[in-house]
Order: sequence, then structure tokens, then C-alpha cells
Amino acid sequence: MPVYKRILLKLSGESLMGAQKYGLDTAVLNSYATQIKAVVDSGVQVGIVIGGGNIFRGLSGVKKGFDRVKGDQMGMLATVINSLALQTALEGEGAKAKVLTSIRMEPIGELYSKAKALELMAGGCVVIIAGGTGNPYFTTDTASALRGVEIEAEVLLKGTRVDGVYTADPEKDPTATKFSTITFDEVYDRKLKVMDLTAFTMCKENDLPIVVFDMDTPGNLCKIVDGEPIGTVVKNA
Ligand SMILES: Nc1ncnc2c1ncn2[C@@H]1O[C@H](COP(=O)(O)OP(=O)(O)OP(=O)(O)O)[C@@H](O)[C@H]1O
Ligand SMILES: O=c1ccn([C@@H]2O[C@H](COP(=O)(O)O)[C@@H](O)[C@H]2O)c(=O)[nH]1
Repeated sequence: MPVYKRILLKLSGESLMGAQKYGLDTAVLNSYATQIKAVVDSGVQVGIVIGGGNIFRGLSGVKKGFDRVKGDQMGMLATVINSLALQTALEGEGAKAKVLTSIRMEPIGELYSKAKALELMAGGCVVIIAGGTGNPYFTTDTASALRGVEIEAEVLLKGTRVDGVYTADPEKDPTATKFSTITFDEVYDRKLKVMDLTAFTMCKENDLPIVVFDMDTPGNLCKIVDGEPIGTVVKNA
């Protein structure tokens, strides 16, 4: 029995590469689509924001001599590619899915509005919000916090490559230990970097809890939605 009526799911762009070094792995897309469909079938309304790190990030463009704004625009377009790929995978699973874009680009997707997103979700359609916030100098973590607050989601589920928030980056420090729950203030105090601070602040100020979890373990998403203690919950004290 789901404990949430509406969720905002943030999917990692980098995870969509699977074992590859770049681009999209259809096995990962299909696995995510199966899990998302199961959640929708249980009656939960689902909004999704996807990263673009498997294709392009503005900051890595800057290192190669790109203008930051153009680089970020390329990164936002990368999230549109990922969104269309996930929409295709969801439709292949028999789910209803629609891409709304933060930047006008019909006919690829209709322009995002809160009203449109709510109307689609109420009809059982997965709404994939593409193009980040539509503005440079932000990330899709911040876009997911913003859209999560806007669509009045009860939780932001950050599906990523690690299974929660640790005392240090677990990909660099094997002695790091995992939190089951942590407050936004403690994340600031310990300077933990699993999500960017703009995203954390948006969630803290609007009282939107975050669950950081490993999306690559099939079944995790359904378990969280059913209230099982998977990953790390970040919330106000
Ligand atoms: N304290 C920490 N606890 C957990 N993970 C951490 C921590 N500090 C840094 N990380 C790193 O944060 C990463 C996840 O955040 P990040 O936003 O970079 O990835 P993502 O959501 O997978 O990326 P994207 O969507 O941009 O492709 C993990 O891969 C992990 O190595
Ligand atoms: O609101 C936004 C969101 C994203 N960008 C750019 O896109 C890439 C990819 O997003 P990730 O969150 O890193 O996966 C990001 O690096 C930015 O360059 C943006 O400009 N504005």
C-alpha cells in the first residue's frame, strides 16, 4: 500500500549509461520503466526530472573552452534526449508518459506548467519534466527540487548510483558510513555533497523531504513508495 500520493523522482543521467562510457543503455532504461510503471499502477502520481551527465554537462564544456551559458544550454538539451528515451521505454512498458519541457520546443514536448503537469498526473500519466529549470548555472537536482515543490509532491526521491548519504563520498572513501536519516542542517554542517546546496536549500525552505537511494537495485523504488526504509531520508528536524 503506497504511503505517498504524489512523488517527484530524480533520475541520474550518468546512471543511464549503464556499463558504457557515454549515452544510453536500453537495459537501464527498461529497468527504470518497469519500476516506474509498477509505482504508477499502485495509484501514485509520478513526476520525473532526469539529469544529463551521460551526455553533456556545462562545466565540463567550460574546461574545453565552451562559453558557460552555451555549455549549460547543451546540458539542458541532453536532459531532453534522456527524457524522450525514458518516455519511449515507459510507453514500451504500456505506461502513459508525456514530456513537458522547461524551454519552449514544441513538437518535442509541450511547455511545462504546473496545471498541465497536475492534469496529466491525475489521469495516470507519468510526467517527465525536461530541460532542467530552463536556466543556466543550475543543475537537474535543483530542477527536481523546484518542480517537486511546485507540483506539491510529498517527497523528492533521488535515485542515483549510491545507496544513500554517507559521512563522505563512498566512491572515494571506503570507510564512509551511511545515514538512515539526516537533517538538512547536518548536511550543511558536514558539507556533504550528494546533492547541490541550491537543491537542498529549496527542499529545506519548502519542507520537502528527500530520499537518496540506489535506483539500480530493482524493486527499491516500489519499496520506498510502500514505506520501507531504503536509502537515506533527508528532512527538517
Ligand atoms: N556524502 C556523500 N554521500 C553519498 N554520495 C556522495 C557523497 N558525497 C558525494 N557523493 C557522490 O554523489 C554522487 C551522486 O550525486 P550526483 O548528483 O553527482 O549524481 P547523479 O545524480 O547520479 O548525477 P547526474 O544526474 O548529474 O548525472 C554519487 O555518485 C557519490 O559519489
Ligand atoms: O536547470 C538546469 C539544469 C541543468 N543544466 C545543465 O545541464 C547539465 C546536465 O544536468 P545535471 O544536473 O548535471 O545532470 C548541467 O551540468 C548543466 O550544464 C542547466 O544549465 N540548468
